[in-house]
Amino acid sequence: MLSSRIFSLISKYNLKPNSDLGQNFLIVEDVIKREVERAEIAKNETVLEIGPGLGVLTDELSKKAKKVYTIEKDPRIVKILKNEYNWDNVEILEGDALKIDFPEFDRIVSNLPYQISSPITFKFLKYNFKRAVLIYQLEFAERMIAKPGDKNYSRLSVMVQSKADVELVEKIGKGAFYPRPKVDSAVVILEPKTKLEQIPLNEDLVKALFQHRRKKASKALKNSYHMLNLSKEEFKKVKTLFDNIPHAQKRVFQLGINEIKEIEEYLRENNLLL
Ligand SMILES: C[S@@+](CC[C@H](N)C(=O)[O-])C[C@H]1O[C@@H](n2cnc3c(N)ncnc32)[C@H](O)[C@@H]1O
Repeated sequence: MLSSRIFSLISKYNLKPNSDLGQNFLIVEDVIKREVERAEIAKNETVLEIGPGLGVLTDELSKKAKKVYTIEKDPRIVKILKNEYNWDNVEILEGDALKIDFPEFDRIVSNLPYQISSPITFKFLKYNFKRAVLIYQLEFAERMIAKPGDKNYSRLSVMVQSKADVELVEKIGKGAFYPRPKVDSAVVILEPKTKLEQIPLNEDLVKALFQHRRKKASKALKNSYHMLNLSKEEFKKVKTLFDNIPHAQKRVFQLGINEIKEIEEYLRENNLLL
């Protein structure tokens, strides 16, 4: 059984899981199998994994892919993996996944360390790949997939969905991990949109709007003019222009991605945004 294998490795190496590194290991075989199946890995493809932990997901990936790159920050874990497995198509890269340049890959499959969910997701989206199957904290996954008007609709929803299609495909209870985390988790499939489908948004603008997500769009921007790099004097001169932005009367949490883009274009036309 998978759980007994994890427990025996932990005791063999006297490993104290480091919660600062999000070390909650998957102990349910079916969850791992489903995650790998959902990735739809072809025999000639390369897979990237962040945080192999005790190698159980990595092991399944190595059976499906031509090559697996797995990035692990904890040197204790790297040592255990090198001792326990004899993979010939897995390359373990030791270091911080936020700092290492990724090699080329087709797919990403990972049970992510939750502390780095946001920056690692945006880092993924800078690369060209087909599909990612990722386990996140449930609350984070719900924010990623939220639609305009939803209570979880946020800057994260807008920024991710402007670049990728996202789907929450399975919720996972705390009992699927050891040590048991405090929060539930979820499996998310993320597929980058084509260049033509993507809607590149000005990040400062999205930040400025969502600083006041329940306010009307015009009011939200007036309140965060400094985030658009306007000085107080400049803002005073152009203040009334904000009353005429497209969708001025809508609340920020109701704005769709295209509507935000229209606001961005209006601000550019009026030299209020670079
Ligand atoms: C949630 S565990 C997943 C372990 C394993 N894949 C599993 O499913 O059981 C997260 C793993 O990511 C590693 N990790 C944490 N922060 C990291 C970072 N910045 N870069 C690379 N690995 C990291 C942890 O040491 C841990 O092994």
